[in-house]
Amino acid sequence: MTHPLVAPLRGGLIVSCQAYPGEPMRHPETMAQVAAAVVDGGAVAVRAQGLADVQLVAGRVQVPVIGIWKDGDAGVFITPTLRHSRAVLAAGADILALDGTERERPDGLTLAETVRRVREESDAPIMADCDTVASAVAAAEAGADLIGTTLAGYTDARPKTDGPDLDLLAEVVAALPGVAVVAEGRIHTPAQARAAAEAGAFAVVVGTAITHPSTITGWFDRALRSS
Ligand SMILES: CC(=O)N[C@H](C=O)[C@@H](O)[C@H](O)[C@H](O)COP(=O)(O)O
Repeated sequence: MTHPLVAPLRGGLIVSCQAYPGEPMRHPETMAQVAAAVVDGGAVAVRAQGLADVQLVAGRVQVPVIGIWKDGDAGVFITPTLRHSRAVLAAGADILALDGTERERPDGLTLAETVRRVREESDAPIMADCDTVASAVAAAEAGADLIGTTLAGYTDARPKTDGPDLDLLAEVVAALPGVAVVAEGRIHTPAQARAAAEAGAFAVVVGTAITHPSTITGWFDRALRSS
């Protein structure tokens, strides 16, 4: 059965509100304002990174907050361990998102063990950020409530497509009937979001194209300069 916090997200837009280390918008208050703005625009949930952001965003918006804690930027870095998972939930995340790949995790636990241990302490839904069909199937078997294509193209398993990896999305949807498969990663236009929904995504996550002005500005700048 779909978790009661997850069911209302069906067909909706989830917006990831993140700024990266050293960037001008890297401040929890800024991200909380961005989160409130995207909820005004229709986001059914927001995704926030880091304990301070998760805490402030969760206090600011009425929609569910998908919390992650990125530790580093290589290997397994999205909520990589049980300790990070516990901290994200303690910070107030409604939904815990974590690395859902089959790579070895820094604390030596498997994804299934991590999910089992989190479940002993929390009823929060869990989103697994996957990179392949195999990792998606394993994450669903481990009991994840949401399966994201978040890490497609960010591990060695698949090439990084220019836009969203709709082929992987369609394969995961076919492999996991009835499971909430979330399209995430490099969705840059409303048409791509629509295509992801039509490929069977339960919900669609957009980050950069809505909440990362430096990147968006670069797109326009390059278009003006290219001959
Ligand atoms: C690979 C990785 O670290 N992905 C992160 C996961 O939280 C974020 O940096 C992305 O912005 C997010 O997944 C949304 O994707 P996009 O910004 O492409 O719409």
